Amino acid sequence: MFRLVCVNCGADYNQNEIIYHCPKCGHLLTVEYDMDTIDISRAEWDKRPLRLWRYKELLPVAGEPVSLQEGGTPLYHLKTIGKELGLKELYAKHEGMNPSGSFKDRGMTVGVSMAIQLGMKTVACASTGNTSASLAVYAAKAGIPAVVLLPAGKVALGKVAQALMHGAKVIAIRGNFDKALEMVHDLCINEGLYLLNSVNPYRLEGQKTIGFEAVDQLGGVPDRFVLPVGNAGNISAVYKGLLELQNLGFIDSLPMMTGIQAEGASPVVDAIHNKREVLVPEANPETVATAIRIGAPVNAEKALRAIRETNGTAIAVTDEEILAMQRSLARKEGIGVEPASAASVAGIKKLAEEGLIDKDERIVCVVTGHLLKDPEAVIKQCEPPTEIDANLESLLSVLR
Ligand SMILES: Cc1ncc(COP(=O)(O)O)c(C=O)c1O
Ligand SMILES: N[C@@H](CCOP(=O)(O)O)C(=O)O
Repeated sequence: MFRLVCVNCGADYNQNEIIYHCPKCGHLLTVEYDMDTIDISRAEWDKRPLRLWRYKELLPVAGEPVSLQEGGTPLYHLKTIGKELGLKELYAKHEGMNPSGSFKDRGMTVGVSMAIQLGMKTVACASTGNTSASLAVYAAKAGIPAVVLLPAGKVALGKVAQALMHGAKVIAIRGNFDKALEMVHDLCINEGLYLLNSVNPYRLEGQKTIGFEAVDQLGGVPDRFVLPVGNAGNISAVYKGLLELQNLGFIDSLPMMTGIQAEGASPVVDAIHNKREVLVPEANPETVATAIRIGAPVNAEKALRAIRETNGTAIAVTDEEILAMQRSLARKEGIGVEPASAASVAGIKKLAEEGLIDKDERIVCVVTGHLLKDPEAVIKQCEPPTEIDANLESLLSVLR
């Protein structure tokens, strides 16, 4: 049993209401379960395959979900990078290994399943790329139309390709992501489409399972959980999930939630460092990590709470630091991620080098999307292939 509850005034609403904000005060909603009715043990979960739907008792979907086997992503020990930084227990949870190549699939398997359960006919989102790719995939699986709004010219090629190929109606607006989100929100409210950005409380329910899996894979709670922050839904979701595990008595501590933003789009970092209650939006966000090129994160209230309540922190990294870490992950660990994803590990590098974290901490960095999402960012950083005549002599001459 669960209800929708306002994170600000605590007003509660029936689970079947199609609302994204509290009608009384306008703040975001969250899904609150009656923990006394949750009938599950850790031993029972452990018997099931490591996949998102292993945790179905803490998810809102009643029937058969719209699923492509999301979750169960690898948790890699970053031995080489960890050694360089003096961190023995540095891990990366590779969310790029989900069906569409990003963590958004966790949100969409739940969000699109809820759309069907609630009788919605069309789903929609604004996106810096991954949300649209994932929505297109899950809408295709469900057999319903999807409408996606993108900031024109600012979305990585692989993501646009996915949204187009999976059959979404793709619209590029002359404006940034924040404007696109405002527009799609109005569209959904006025025309009855189902909004599947992270203002949708059900979508975030799926994303909280990143934390569940990491705890299960490590056999305990990490000291620190590090995530790249854009619209700030993911860090909020992971924190919410871990709180639920604590309420159930499955874990007895919480990790320090740590958010990493790009310097050109870092309003959450600004709010943490300047102890602001309300975030000051960045009017013209800019970064090579287009996935987190967001100036007005809609989940800021939830994210600030997650960071503050766990004694976590937030830090900004430069585009150069992001790209350097993307290369390090690829070349020293064999892990291919898109630029925004490398931000989490680049942030930990900075915190370690500046002496701001304890080197004995057990740290999980979420790397959020696959390398192939943004081929242009890769090609720009690498030497082109060496072209030679098709004979052994030419081959040997370039290898010598
Ligand atoms: C690859 C990638 N990493 C990180 C993020 C940031 O996640 P959130 O918006 O939940 O903060 C996004 C999307 O926003 C993304 O697509
Ligand atoms: N990076 C996101 C931005 C939208 O965030 P959302 O979590 O609100 O959908 C994307 O991939 O579009």
